[in-house]
Amino acid sequence: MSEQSPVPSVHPATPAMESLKRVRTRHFQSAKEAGEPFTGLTSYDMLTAQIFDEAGIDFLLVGDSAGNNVLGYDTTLPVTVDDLIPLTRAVAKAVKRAFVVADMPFGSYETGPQEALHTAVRFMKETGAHAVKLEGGRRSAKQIRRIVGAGIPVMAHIGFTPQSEHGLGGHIVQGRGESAEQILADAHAVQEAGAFAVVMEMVPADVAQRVTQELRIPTIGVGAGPHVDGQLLVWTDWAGFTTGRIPRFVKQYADLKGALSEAARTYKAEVQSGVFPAPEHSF
Ligand SMILES: Nc1nc(=O)c2c([nH]1)NC[C@@H]1CN(c3ccc(C(=O)N[C@@H](CCC(=O)O)C(=O)O)cc3)CN21
Ligand SMILES: CC(C)C(=O)C(=O)O
Ligand SMILES: [Mg+2]
Repeated sequence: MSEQSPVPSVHPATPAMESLKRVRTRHFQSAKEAGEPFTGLTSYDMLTAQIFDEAGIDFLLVGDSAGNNVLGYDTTLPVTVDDLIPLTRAVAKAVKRAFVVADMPFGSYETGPQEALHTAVRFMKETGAHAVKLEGGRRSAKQIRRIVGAGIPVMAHIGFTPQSEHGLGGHIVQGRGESAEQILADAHAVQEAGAFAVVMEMVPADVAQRVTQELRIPTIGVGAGPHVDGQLLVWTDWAGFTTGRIPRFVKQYADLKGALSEAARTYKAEVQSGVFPAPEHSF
């Protein structure tokens, strides 16, 4: 080989995080205070984690949305800690700079603080993640307090919480009208319990704005409009894999489903026609 292939450059994260080798919880706080929106994506494997890390995505969530996107389930409900540990380990191992959050699955924290801490410790011990996330506002405050008390950073998740989709009656926007006060109460509860950040999913933009103004900790929106401190999307939605009902809050930044489908069809056609493998692919 006469020329080396170019090494992809490591892009800086958002300016408040830029000079730092690794994103830490305090950097989310600095980004909020500096008014510099930060960015997160889900990731479930080493390949995407490396790409998103090098592109400067600030944090990667190894979501229980792996249930729908990797494991072949219809919901997140069947996902277990044992399902998520190897995926989280792969993501944590792959990043050089991004902050990695392990999502605690349904059934791994609801019975109380002791179960919650046990699960959080497993993720921290066995994966190399930097923080855990769990769903629920006021109802999860005791769990958050116990995990934070053990020195583990917690990202909270309020508004639409997919693990409760049957209880919530479907994928429905939370906090419309008078129920906005419920979102505010949940947001304050997780902040007081010690969460370092809070995800708000499918919440009206004006409610998310009010939460962002009232809280000291950074807010992260998934379908919560522009007036939050950071944004998060499920990577497979973002990359164009989702077919059928595409949530309104998703923007497809690529058509990887189309690209892979086309590549698979071309490969098959070339094998059938004898174009592949050519002499340069043969010994
Ligand atoms: N962040 C996130 N959470 C999810 O639960 C989720 C995803 N992403 N992406 C993939 C699937 C698909 N999901 C969804 C979620 C919402 C709608 C949806 O169409 N919602 C209505 C809101 C209805 C209302 O007005 O309350 C919409 O118009 O977006 C569709 C699929 C759930 N899943
Ligand atoms: C959508 C985000 C917030 C999530 O919890 C997941 O991907 O599992
Ligand atoms: Mg989740």
